[in-house]
Amino acid sequence: MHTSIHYKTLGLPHNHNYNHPLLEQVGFKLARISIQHRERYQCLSPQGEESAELLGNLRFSATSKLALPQVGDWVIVQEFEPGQVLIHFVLPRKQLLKRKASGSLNEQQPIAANVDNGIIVQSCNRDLNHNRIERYLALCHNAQVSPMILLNKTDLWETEHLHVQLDLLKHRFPKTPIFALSCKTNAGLRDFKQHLEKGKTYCLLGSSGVGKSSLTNLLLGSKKMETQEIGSASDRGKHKTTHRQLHILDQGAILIDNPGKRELGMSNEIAGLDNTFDDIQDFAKQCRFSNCTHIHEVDCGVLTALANGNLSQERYSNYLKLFKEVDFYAATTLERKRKEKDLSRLIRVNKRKKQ
Ligand SMILES: Nc1nc2c(ncn2[C@@H]2O[C@H](COP(=O)(O)OP(=O)(O)OP(=O)(O)O)[C@@H](O)[C@H]2O)c(=O)[nH]1
Ligand SMILES: [Zn+2]
Repeated sequence: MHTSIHYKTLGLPHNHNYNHPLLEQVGFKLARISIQHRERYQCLSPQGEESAELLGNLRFSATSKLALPQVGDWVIVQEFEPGQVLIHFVLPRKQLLKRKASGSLNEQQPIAANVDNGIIVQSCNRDLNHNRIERYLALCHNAQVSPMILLNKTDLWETEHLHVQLDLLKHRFPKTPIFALSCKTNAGLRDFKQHLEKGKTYCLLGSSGVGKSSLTNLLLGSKKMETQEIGSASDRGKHKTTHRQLHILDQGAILIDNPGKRELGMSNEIAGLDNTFDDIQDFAKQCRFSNCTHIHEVDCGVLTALANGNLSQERYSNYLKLFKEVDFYAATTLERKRKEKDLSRLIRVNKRKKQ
């Protein structure tokens, strides 16, 4: 149980205007959602962590998922049993980080509410992908959340290579703060921590495997033990959450962990595809354009390999097919139409070539 949580510690802005009439009634209070399961929530208030349920009314009147409480939301709750509260009202959000839901064209999937900064975590391997970072930046900018880029696993690269890559990142994203660290050696960790401000809410973003859980554990510091003990029976002492969680860090910043495979839909699968088709990734290093789609660009390393027989037509088609499926969800309707046109043109051209 947390003993000394104040609203300020939970990130409540001192100039908030949450003056709801319900708050004047006995048994009602403000709380912040820290965990969301399907129908059940956990929330934090000066009374500590309590489990919360949604008032039926609120559930039925919600017109979309976005209207339901999300991790990071401020809500008005009513105490009905020790450690148990009912959520009556979701207070207006400062921001809501969201992405396009995979499998649906226009549906939005919420990520977290009232986030000040998005931490875009990438790792040092050849999947480091500027275009993917750009998508996360767009996601942050759409929600008016300030982004920062965090390059993890710096231990995997030679210093010289790391500096070259960092320079490239700085060149491409001159307005975004960029940090580099290793969760393995802790190099760079202290500097990064110093930039996390007390009372501000940060949300981790990034594909599966870039080290978000490792980072969360390091940042949790003394609280890490607590997490590990709870998890030790089921997952061998490794903190491995499967749901989003809001944590209060030792130095006072608030961190929303964002684990799970599909949190950002396509990006995880792109990482997977990059690994599956690493020969194609190698050819792609010769492409003139860093955002080459390997479909119609001049000086494309992949198309060159295809032309001179180093890459089979079958493997190439398969790559495009899978990539198309993945990218389908990422693209806007317009973008998608353009891509489909490109693809069908490509298929026609290739058919003609074969005849
Ligand atoms: N070499 C090296 N490995 C790391 C570093 N940070 C994390 N890893 C490893 O990378 C793997 C993935 O780390 P996680 O922290 O589980 O990654 P994640 O982003 O939380 O992944 P999901 O939980 O699937 O979203 C683990 O095997 C970690 O031990 C690092 O700085 N250097
Ligand atoms: Zn190419």
